[in-house]
Order: sequence, then C-alpha cells, then structure tokens
Amino acid sequence: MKNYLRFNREKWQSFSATEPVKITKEELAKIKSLGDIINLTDVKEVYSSLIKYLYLVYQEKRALQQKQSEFLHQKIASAPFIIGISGSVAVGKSTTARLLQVLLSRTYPDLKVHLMTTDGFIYSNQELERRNLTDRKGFPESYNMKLLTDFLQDVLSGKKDIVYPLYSQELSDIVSGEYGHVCEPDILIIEGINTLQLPTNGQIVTSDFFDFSIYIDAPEDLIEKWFMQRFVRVMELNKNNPHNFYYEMANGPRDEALKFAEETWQMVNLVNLREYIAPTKQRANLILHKTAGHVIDQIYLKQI
Ligand SMILES: Nc1ncnc2c1ncn2[C@@H]1O[C@H](COP(=O)(O)OP(=O)(O)OP(=O)(O)O)[C@@H](O)[C@H]1O
Ligand SMILES: CC(C)(CO)[C@@H](O)C(=O)NCCC(=O)O
Repeated sequence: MKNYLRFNREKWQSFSATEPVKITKEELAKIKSLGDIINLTDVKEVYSSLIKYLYLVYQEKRALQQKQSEFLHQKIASAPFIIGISGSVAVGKSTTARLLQVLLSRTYPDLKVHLMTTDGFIYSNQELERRNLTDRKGFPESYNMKLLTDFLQDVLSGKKDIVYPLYSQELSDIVSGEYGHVCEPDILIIEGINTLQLPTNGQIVTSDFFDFSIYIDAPEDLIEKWFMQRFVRVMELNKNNPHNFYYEMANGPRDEALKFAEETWQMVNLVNLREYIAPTKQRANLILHKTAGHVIDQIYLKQI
C-alpha cells in the first residue's frame, strides 16, 4: 500500500490532541448495533482526528464550490458532501457510520448530517428469486444500480426531498411501502458493501459521487466471528417474534441454525468479500483496520 500513510492509534490521536470530541456514555450506548461495546477510548483516540480531518476536507469542498460559483458568475445549488463507507458484511460499517453521524453533528452543530445505507437498493427477495439471484444476495448484480445512480444524481443536483427504499436486517428483505428521505443535508454518509465497487458495464459508479471514502478492514476470521455473533444475537432477540426471518430458526434445532449461518458466511458473504469487496479497498481515501474486539489498530490515509 505504497500510496498510503500509515498511523498507529497513538500517532493518529496526536493530530487532534487539543480537542477530543465530546460524547456521553448514553449517546454511545444508542449507537451500538446489538449490545456491543464501543468504548470512549476509541472515540478519543481514533474518531476525534477522523472528524477533524473530515471537516477539513468538507471545508475544502465548500471553498471550491464557492470559487466555481464566482468563476461562473452564478449561484449553484450546493450539493452535500458525501462520505462513503465500505467493507465486508458484518465488519461494522453501520456502527462506524452511526458514530460518525453523531460525532459530526455534535462537534459541528450547524451541520445537518444524514445517514443511509445502500442496502435499500438491493432487489427484494421476490425479485431476487425471479432473477435466480437468491444465492447472490449482496453481489453486484443483486443491486438495482440504475436506481442508486439516479438517486445519487438527484442528490448532487440539489433536489429538495429525495426518497430511497429501505432494507430491514430483521426481515432480511426490502420493507415494502416504506422510504427514507434525503432533505438537503450538508453531509450525507452512505454505508454499504458496494459503495466502492467498479462498474461491470461502463456505467457510472457510486464512488464517482463521493467526496471521501472509508474502507473498514479486518482479518476474515474475525469478521466471520462477528457475523456469527450477530446472527445468534438477532436470532435470540426474535425468538418470540413470528413475523421475523429468524423466528423459525430461533425455535428450531440450534445446530441447524448455526449451520445455516456458517453456510451463508462461507458461500455468500465470504465469496463476495474476496471477489468484490476486498479488491476495492485501495480505492478508499482512508482505511480503518480493526483487530480483535473491534479495536482499530491501524489507520491508513491515502496521500493526495
Ligand atoms: N466498534 C464496535 N465495537 C463493538 N462491536 C461492534 C463495533 N462495530 C460493530 N460491532 C458489532 O459487529 C457486528 C457487525 O456490525 P454492523 O452491523 O455495524 O456491521 P455492518 O458492516 O454494517 O454489517 P452489514 O453489511 O451486514 O449491514 C454487530 O453485531 C455490531 O454490534
Ligand atoms: C443486505 C446485505 C447484502 C448487505 O448489507 C447483507 O446484509 C445481507 O443480507 N447479505 C445476505 C447474506 C446474509 O444474510 O448475510
């Protein structure tokens, strides 16, 4: 990774030593996906500098937009600053994205920060079945990329209220009839496994719209462990919820449920990670590398 500058936590932290971001334990508890531990040390040692750096890049974009407007002698709708977050299924993208949203809003209260995931652009389970793509869920062809790029084009055009479909991890499907709204945010955080993927047929890709991208990296065996732990937790939470995707498994033989999860990891998510997600790592502006317990041990920043 020749074009990246590598920092350990200690060094990275020193870039923001004077003003660590403030967050309460209660706020942190709300961010955690499913009862895990994100400690305040991470916020102090990793996220403070990250927030500060993101704000620097944000200001640069705004200054450039201003200059473009002056050069052209016209007012141009200022598109949001878009941050993309990529990485494997279960590596912790949504947890990091939620943390960034809270910390950015907290540190810069005038900024409106919206968070969303590309999960909503995956075809519904019914449509995946129709296309014979059930075993390819999460792979590039399982997303409605036209819908996603049209959506992003609307975002950049400065349109006021833009709707997008929603996905539920609990249902393991698109939620029909429910939509998210993007209403002129200053910063838009978009997380998803496909956010750095290259096009298969020369079309525009998601990352063409990003101002800054982050890849969350970790050893495969750890991500598998986090995937299995989340699976068991979601299953337990839905033991008494007959409408849930995990309900039957939660009330059936435990070893069969674990076998299903293991197969999903081995045959779907791990294959996707190796073939389509990990190869996009070096397209990111910043790589957060995690070790056991989700501890970020290395930070790689791409040289400009
Ligand atoms: N910093 C962290 N500390 C502790 N646990 C974490 C942390 N980040 C993520 N986790 C846990 O790891 C699991 C995966 O995290 P998360 O759901 O954020 O992943 P994801 O990459 O968004 O997954 P997907 O692509 O399936 O949506 C969850 O159980 C989550 O609670
Ligand atoms: C929605 C995706 C594809 C991406 O986040 C993922 O969370 C997913 O549901 N993958 C399919 C295999 C699985 O259930 O883990």
